[in-house]
Amino acid sequence: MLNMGGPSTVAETHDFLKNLFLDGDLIPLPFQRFLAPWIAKRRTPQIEQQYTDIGGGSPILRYTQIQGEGMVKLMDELSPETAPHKAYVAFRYAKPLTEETARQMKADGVTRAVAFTQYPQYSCSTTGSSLNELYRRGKAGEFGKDIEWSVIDRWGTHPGFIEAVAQNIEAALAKFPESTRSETVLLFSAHSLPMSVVNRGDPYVLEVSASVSAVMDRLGHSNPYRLVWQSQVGPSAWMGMQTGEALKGLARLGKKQVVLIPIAFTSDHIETLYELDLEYAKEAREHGIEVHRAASLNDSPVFIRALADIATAHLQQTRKVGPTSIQMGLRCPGCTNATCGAQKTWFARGGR
Ligand SMILES: C=CC1=C(C)c2cc3[nH]c(cc4nc(cc5[nH]c(cc1n2)c(C)c5CCC(=O)O)C(CCC(=O)O)=C4C)c(C)c3C=C
Ligand code: FES
Ligand SMILES: [Fe+2]
Repeated sequence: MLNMGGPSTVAETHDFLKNLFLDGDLIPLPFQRFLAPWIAKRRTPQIEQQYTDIGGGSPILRYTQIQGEGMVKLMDELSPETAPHKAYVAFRYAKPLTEETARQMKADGVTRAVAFTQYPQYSCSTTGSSLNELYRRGKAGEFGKDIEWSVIDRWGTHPGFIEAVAQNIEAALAKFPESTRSETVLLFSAHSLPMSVVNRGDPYVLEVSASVSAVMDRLGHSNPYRLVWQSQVGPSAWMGMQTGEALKGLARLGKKQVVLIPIAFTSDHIETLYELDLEYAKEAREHGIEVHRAASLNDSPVFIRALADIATAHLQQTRKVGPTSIQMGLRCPGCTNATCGAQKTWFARGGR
């Protein structure tokens, strides 16, 4: 189960940020090895405060473990012929890091593994970065010599995922009076991307949009909606409109009720708990809007069932169509990162 991870305790914030700023697939910096620790150190106090404000750390490891354990238990029933199944977590920037998971899987003698991204929609800055890291360590033999790999690279329109999101939206909508419920604006919010990434042909914006469309179809287009983008960092141009600005704009247009929906991340993190709940919701209230946030998927049983369905279907499909999806084979038209190409070739051969 691949994801970025987060500091489980406030004290781990610095290492998390350092790993993040060292990732040239996410943030290419000149003199990265020197600049990354410096930026991380400078940014640590502010981000530490945010993790303190949301209860002393990121819950992502705890939720990923719950999701993984629930998933493999269901898979043992759904697919006894491939049992027993075991879930491992490999985070890109926090513990357990890919290298640690590799050691564990090697010690366990794993011979067949699925790299299952926990980002529903594909971006080279998220799933792509995790796959590049896995490729580097896999090629170096850190997982052991005889391991066969396949990849679940995206699942942003899977009906089980869509159902889980839709149910959480319905629960949030139910907090508004029935008489005005249909006037509530559904504001889908995803982590933004720098325009430099969008403009090299990254598929993320399209895939997040596809998730939103699928959710709205499932809801029978019961409400007006928009997709907006949050958490941009630094001075460069990022994908917009920004979530905070959108809330102010909706207030200006006289909207009174909004449901905020995190659509690109499956568990709570500072974006939902801090930005959406503490910053935006408070600001919106000051502008006369009542905001409720759709819960993150976290330990949703509907979502855990979806993960099991996705993984089970994948195990059956790989026998027919091979280790990777057709879509995964195509690099961004503007990609100049040689690792992306080598990584895709390596996984297409089952990690050999
Ligand atoms: C799936 C969503 C995400 C995409 C796409 C994404 C791209 C992206 N992010 C940065 C820079 C930073 N991101 C940071 C934190 C962070 N990012 C995501 C998700 C996506 N990022 C999450 C969920 C989090 C927070 C983790 C948490 O526990 O809440 C940070 C660190 C925080 C900060 O310093 O503000 C940075 C930096 C870039 C450059 C990028 C695309 C290229
Ligand atoms: S950046 Fe998208 S494939 Fe390399
Ligand atoms: Fe980010």
